[in-house]
Amino acid sequence: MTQLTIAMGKGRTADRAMKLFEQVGIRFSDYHDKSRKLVIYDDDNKVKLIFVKAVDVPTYVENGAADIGIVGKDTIMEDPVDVYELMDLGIGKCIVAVAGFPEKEFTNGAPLTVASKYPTIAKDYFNGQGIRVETIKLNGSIELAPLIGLADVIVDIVETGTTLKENGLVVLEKIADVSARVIVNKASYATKTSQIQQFIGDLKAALE
Ligand SMILES: Nc1ncnc2c1ncn2[C@@H]1O[C@H](COP(=O)(O)OP(=O)(O)OP(=O)(O)O)[C@@H](O)[C@H]1O
Ligand SMILES: O=P(O)(O)OC[C@H]1O[C@H](OP(=O)(O)OP(=O)(O)O)[C@H](O)[C@@H]1O
Repeated sequence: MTQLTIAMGKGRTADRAMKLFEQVGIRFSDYHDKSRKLVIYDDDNKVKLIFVKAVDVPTYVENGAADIGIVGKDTIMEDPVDVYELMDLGIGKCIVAVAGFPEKEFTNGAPLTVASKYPTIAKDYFNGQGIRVETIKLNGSIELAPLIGLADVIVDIVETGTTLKENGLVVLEKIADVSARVIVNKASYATKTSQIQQFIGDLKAALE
């Protein structure tokens, strides 16, 4: 029997994806959200699930260390890899947006300083509008940057909007809608076609 290896983030993605797996009859009795286990198998031993940092999911899939990855569109946009993107799971919904103080104007002469976990998305977006930017890569607490004068604006994920609101910031422009996607290694798709198609088909049916 051919086993599928699936990589996904161990944080927000995991709980939501686990519910979907359950709906299509893939059960991980070993799983509980406080577990520190990085590799688990489903009860029928058909799926090996590996928990990785969300930004690393595409790397595992592109290199064939995982056949399938579940990862946010934001991560794929920031660092595109050579894989098939086969499905939108509709979980982990949020937006990538430019945020800052309400009165911020983008069109003054000096380059705008943008702090972000997503410097490529930020640069592409502003350059596409003919606005010069300098990006500052941060790994968290992005909303702090405008508050302490490190950056004029930020480009970040907004889900409920609570973090922005509690820090006196607002969405200035939406860049993209985000949700979790199923990505597939190209060689795996050729060698494990029926299992992968069945997995995707079951998920699609469950979401209808
Ligand atoms: N409020 C949110 N903040 C961050 N990411 C969100 C939010 N809502 C949905 N997402 C999605 O979840 C993804 C992060 O997934 P997850 O939390 O599983 O990753 P992780 O590697 O465990 O997290 P971390 O990087 O915090 O350790 C993001 O890339 C994004 O697509
Ligand atoms: O709109 P909201 O519902 O408030 O969610 C958005 C916040 O969540 C994420 O941060 P995360 O919790 O991953 O923490 P981080 O600062 O370590 O990136 C994101 O970077 C925003 O700060």
